[in-house]
Amino acid sequence: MNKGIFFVAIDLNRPLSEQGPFDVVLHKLSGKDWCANIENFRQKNPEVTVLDPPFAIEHLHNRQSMLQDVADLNLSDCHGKVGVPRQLVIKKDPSSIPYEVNKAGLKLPLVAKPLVLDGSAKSHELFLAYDQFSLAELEPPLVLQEFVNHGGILFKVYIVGEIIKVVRRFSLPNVSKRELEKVAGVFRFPRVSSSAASADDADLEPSVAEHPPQPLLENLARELRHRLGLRLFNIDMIREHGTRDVFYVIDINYFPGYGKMPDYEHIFTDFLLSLVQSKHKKRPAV
Ligand SMILES: Nc1ncnc2c1ncn2[C@@H]1O[C@H](COP(=O)(O)OP(=O)(O)OP(=O)(O)O)[C@@H](O)[C@H]1O
Ligand SMILES: O=P(O)(O)O[C@H]1[C@H](O)[C@@H](O)[C@H](OP(=O)(O)O)[C@@H](OP(=O)(O)O)[C@H]1O
Ligand SMILES: [Mg+2]
Ligand SMILES: [Mg+2]
Repeated sequence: MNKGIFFVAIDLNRPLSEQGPFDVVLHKLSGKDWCANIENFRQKNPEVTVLDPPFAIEHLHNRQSMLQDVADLNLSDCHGKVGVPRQLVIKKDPSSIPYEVNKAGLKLPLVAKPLVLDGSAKSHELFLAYDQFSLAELEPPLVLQEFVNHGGILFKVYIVGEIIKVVRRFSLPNVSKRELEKVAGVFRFPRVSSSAASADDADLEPSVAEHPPQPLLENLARELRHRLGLRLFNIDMIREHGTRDVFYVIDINYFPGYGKMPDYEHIFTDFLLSLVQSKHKKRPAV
């Protein structure tokens, strides 16, 4: 159905203010020049909705700042708990890692993730570390995050404005105590929970497969929308194995591939229309 929306590609070689007119600007770029271009445009065109502000997107380009808002939340109402795994940032010296891990009291195994996300494949190169000494082989800057057993299933929670859609993906299997005692080393692992790893139709144990409670997701999404100042993102969530309602957020992605979200055409176009309609409502009648 034609909803009267026209998508016009932005020409990056020309100032934004010379293009358009636009009702909404959608983007997933970063960098100084682009930020300056967008900021300049926002100031001159306050009536145009820019999704989303570059400084707010920037917050998700660092795996430490990305999870800070979740850590600050206190969502432990009757619908469950949401936290972030304990983690440590290693900025420089890899030889100090075993000592730092010990000092911080982090429990093995650990997931090692590049600190900065720049859209490159390398910033998604992750390692699972079974002992603290092998961690000295890794290249900082890194985040070392406690691995949380979650029955091999991850929930991708897509947010589009006020809409929430959850899909299930296969993830890393649990690591047993026995395996931890037997194995040493750091192992690179591939992108385990990409869209090819959908577990929506898999025959799973209900205690692992059950989606996080809707009221919990609504609270989490509302809080994060406000605190992050973003309207288009997804959250990777896992349920601690053996619990019903203890959840961890392990990753937040800005403007993920919405094509992989069920009903995305309707949800996305309705969202764009609602932005324009709410603007017209706010405008005083003449
Ligand atoms: N703390 C953790 N405990 C258990 N599993 C984890 C943890 N951190 C990451 N994983 C697993 O590793 C995968 C990739 O981690 P993460 O989502 O942080 O990386 P990413 O490169 O940002 O992924 P994306 O492609 O979603 O952007 C997760 O989907 C999950 O399967
Ligand atoms: O482009 P960067 O900033 O690296 O972000 C990626 C996310 O990290 C991934 O989660 C998205 O893939 P999935 O939607 O399959 O999880 C992935 O979706 P895409 O492959 O559709 O672009 C990206 O959004
Ligand atoms: Mg992820
Ligand atoms: Mg990510």
